[in-house]
Amino acid sequence: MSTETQTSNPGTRTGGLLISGANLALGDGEATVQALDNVTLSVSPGEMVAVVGPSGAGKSSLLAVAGALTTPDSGTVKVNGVDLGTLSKAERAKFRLKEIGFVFQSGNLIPALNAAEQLKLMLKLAGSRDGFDPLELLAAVGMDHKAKSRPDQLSGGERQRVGIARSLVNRPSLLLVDEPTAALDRARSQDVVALLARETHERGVATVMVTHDHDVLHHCDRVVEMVDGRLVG
Ligand SMILES: Nc1ncnc2c1ncn2[C@@H]1O[C@H](COP(=O)(O)OP(=O)(O)OP(=O)(O)O)[C@@H](O)[C@H]1O
Repeated sequence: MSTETQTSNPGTRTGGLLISGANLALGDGEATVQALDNVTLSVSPGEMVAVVGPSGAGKSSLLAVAGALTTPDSGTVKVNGVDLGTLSKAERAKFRLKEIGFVFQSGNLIPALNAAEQLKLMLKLAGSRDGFDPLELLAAVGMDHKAKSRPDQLSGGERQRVGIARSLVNRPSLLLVDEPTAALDRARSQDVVALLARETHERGVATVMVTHDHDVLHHCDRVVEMVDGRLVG
């Protein structure tokens, strides 16, 4: 199942996500924890990889490093061929808005905005001229009939669908997903992760999903496990 494809233009650009030898220590003095210990992970465009592992294993740290939210102490992180370590803080923020989509536990939608406005705001923030049409994308996730509904008028599964549409609206090359089913029942969990897998494959996004939910792993192309900051298998 494992695919370590790293092409598009060999030698120059590598699509998707490529983390090489990343180390990250957190905390001070004796309380220092090696949150990432020599982590190497490659995720191709159109591939969905699940990251599982016990609490404290480093899964959130992996997402933070992949998402240009945290800079590793050593090692490199490339997204769509760009080495994040070469970007200034401002460039990283811009890159994040344009190239990386985030999906959180319960959608993390803005309470005052309706579904269509959530997507429009994201397009505006990223300054994207080539993003998807918000209504078309809401239709793709089965939410066009609720385009005018605010988050408090949506179910948990519906909020998550809007969150997924919002994460994709800028045509990101990397999608980082943190426990998307934590607030959902079993049936809705299956729907949401199946939707993520479909969008990953159809839109050629590289997706990393952290989850504790073993019932949804069959939707993923590959599963990797983290233990004590290391990727094992
Ligand atoms: N700000 C911090 N300062 C010190 N240690 C931290 C900090 N953030 C996380 N850690 C430690 O780093 C390690 C990795 O944490 P991380 O949140 O990445 O794990 P996780 O696998 O996502 O856990 P969970 O499944 O509980 O969310 C843990 O031992 C954690 O206690």
